[in-house]
Amino acid sequence: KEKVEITKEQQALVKVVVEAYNRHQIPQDVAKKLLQDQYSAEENFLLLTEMATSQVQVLVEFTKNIPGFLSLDREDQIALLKGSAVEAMFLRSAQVFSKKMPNGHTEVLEERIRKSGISEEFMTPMFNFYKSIGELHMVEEEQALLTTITILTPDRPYVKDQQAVERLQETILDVLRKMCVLQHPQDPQYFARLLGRLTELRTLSHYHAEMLTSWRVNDHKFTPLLCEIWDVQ
Ligand SMILES: Cc1cc(OCc2c(-c3c(Cl)cncc3Cl)noc2C(C)C)ccc1-c1ccc2c(C(=O)O)cn(C)c2c1
Repeated sequence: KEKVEITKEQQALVKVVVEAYNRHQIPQDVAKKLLQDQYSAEENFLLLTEMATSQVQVLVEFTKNIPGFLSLDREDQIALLKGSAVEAMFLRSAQVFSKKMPNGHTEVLEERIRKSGISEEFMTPMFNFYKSIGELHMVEEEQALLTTITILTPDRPYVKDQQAVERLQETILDVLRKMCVLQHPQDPQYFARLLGRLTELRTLSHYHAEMLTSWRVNDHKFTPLLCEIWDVQ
């Protein structure tokens, strides 16, 4: 049985990533709006759009703190952000659901998502994903590292130097694998299950492209930042 241990530099790497992950959060006044405004489909869509926009800003700031990210080719940095934004946001919103936000927020958020013009066919996979993330009971290190691994996916569209991204991603995968072995000794499959969620995320991001189209068909407007990151209108 090989002795698994996390090296000093791996510990430093995790510390940087987790601190950045916790530092960059949706501002409370945006999150609190969930409870205030009324419940029309339009109002829900506007609120969710505001949260998504705020979440993208949070994501961009977080990504800058990923060790090595800013040394990547500039255009590759943009390609990674555009290619991973939806998946990172599904991961974040799933974690928000599973960490049970302050009393009642989760139900309110679910209610608003269910009544925001998203068709039923996307609702089921989305809430199944939320449930499957919740069942993992990830600690914050695992959440932060899994989000980082999603962002550092080498085969996003238009990434030129995939090897450089792969090297960064492997560094994070290695320390996450060790942490899973140390954190969940009774469940040797835990690391594999975490990575399995990333496959589910890719399916969700395909559904998301269709969600965007159906919103646009119904003349829903997005913010300039979302249009840019999601290549819409
Ligand atoms: C919960 C949600 C939804 C969201 O996007 C909302 C959307 C989505 C969509 C959908 Cl519904 C579900 N998952 C991912 C996508 Cl990206 N697709 O389009 C839209 C908008 C443009 C209508 C963006 C962000 C949050 C979010 C994230 C973090 C927190 C948070 C914390 O960190 O403490 C507290 N609160 C209240 C949060 C809310």
